[in-house]
Amino acid sequence: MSNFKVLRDIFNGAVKSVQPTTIINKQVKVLERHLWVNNQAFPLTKACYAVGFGKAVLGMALELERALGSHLERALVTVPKGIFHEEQSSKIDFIEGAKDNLPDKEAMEGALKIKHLVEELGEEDLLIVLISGGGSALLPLPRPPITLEEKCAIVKELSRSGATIQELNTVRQQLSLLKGGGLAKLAKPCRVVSLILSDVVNDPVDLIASGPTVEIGDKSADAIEILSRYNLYESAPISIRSVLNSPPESKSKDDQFENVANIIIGNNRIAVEESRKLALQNGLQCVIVSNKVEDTVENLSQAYSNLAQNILKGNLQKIQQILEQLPFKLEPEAIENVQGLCLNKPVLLIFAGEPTLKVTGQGKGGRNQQLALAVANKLERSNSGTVTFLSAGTDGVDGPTDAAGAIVSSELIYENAQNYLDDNDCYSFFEKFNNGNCFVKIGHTGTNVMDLHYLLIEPNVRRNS
Ligand SMILES: Nc1ncnc2c1ncn2[C@@H]1O[C@H](COP(=O)(O)OP(=O)(O)OP(=O)(O)O)[C@@H](O)[C@H]1O
Ligand SMILES: O=C(O)[C@H](O)CO
Repeated sequence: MSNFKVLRDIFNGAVKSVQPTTIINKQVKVLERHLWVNNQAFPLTKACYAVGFGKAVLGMALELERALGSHLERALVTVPKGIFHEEQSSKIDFIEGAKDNLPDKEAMEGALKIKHLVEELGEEDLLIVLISGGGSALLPLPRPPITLEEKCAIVKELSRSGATIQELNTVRQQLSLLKGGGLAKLAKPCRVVSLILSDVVNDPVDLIASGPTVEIGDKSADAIEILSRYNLYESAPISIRSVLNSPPESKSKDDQFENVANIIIGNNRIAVEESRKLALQNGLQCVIVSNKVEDTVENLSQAYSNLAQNILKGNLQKIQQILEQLPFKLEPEAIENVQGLCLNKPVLLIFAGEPTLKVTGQGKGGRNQQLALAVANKLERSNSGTVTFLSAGTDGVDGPTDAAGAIVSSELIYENAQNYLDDNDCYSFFEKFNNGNCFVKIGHTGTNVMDLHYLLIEPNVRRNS
């Protein structure tokens, strides 16, 4: 299907635009014994060290090494299992861990090594912390007496219960020694500069990778409330409950963060702008509707399919209503821009962000495959035109699968889709469907700026405009 190719090409181009090497190269410079980031200068007086964790830090670290040259003394970064290829560096130690984005022994060993490295640093040293999405799973160091298994199990349960990243990371911060500012505290007295590639809506530095260099204070009451909301507090291991109820010893507010700078160096805005540029080059009309999508997969699939069907019908009033009811912030003038489109010609609507999904079934899948199949299942075949929809994660990994997401069309018939949706088994569905051609599979991309959703609407009956 030619539409599939167009959307896949746009997605691949968008992912390329957020490669960490490009972002670091643009944002980080070394001039006259200073490290420059976004017009802020940090003196390189003595030795410079780097640590990092997340799906994008492999490329970030290699590019940082190129920029720093002999200023870099040593770096230690933890990267997802499966991402590592042939990269060579005499100064950077890469540790692979967190298979399927879950904390494991390897990631914890990496976290311990990072802890030891930063504890050794002195006042004159500069520590650069490379942070990207997926960093939470790659920097696990549970507060004693919590074990890694206990922490991993509760985070997995919370994620499958449909918790938002805000909820998930508020809990993680309280259960971990390095999250929620813990890493920066241990690095004191050295100066700390965190370079952060955002994978959370609105770029909250305290939540991305659970904010290891951001002061967050004591949020144990919030964590208890969140676990209770998902019925996970009462059944939580005693170790977790005792940590959440213990007095916040080192959690007091002080001047420990005065030498810490947290800087966002990129986010999904870059990817949506690139998507738009590529769509225009492909002759499509295009509107970026929102890069702050946060809703359930079910609600979103309903909104997207309604939107597409009403665009095909040219029903402007209904289109406005659907857009106004979306529970997240839209781009300025998104509604006017959609209504200003020529609805007799193909239109691409771009959305980006991170939906949530409560996983109740036993199957295999991810939220992007679930969203794509749910949209397909709701689309009616129509004489007025075709709808094509792509949903995929820019990290190349959707849940515990080897697909980034999926692409669907109103021209195909999705028999039995509801059963697979109910069992959260969309990977199995797409494996059998259309010879597997509806998967978006690109492997680990080495970056991560949340998910992209492309809704392409092509009328085939020309209406009078
Ligand atoms: N069988 C399944 N079907 C659909 N979604 C699933 C299934 N199993 C897990 N998920 C979803 O996968 C998501 C977790 O996947 P993953 O850890 O890759 O998320 P992520 O947000 O990309 O991670 P990060 O933000 O740390 O980069 C959760 O939203 C969870 O609900
Ligand atoms: O690692 C994490 O916590 C998530 O990807 C959000 O940054």
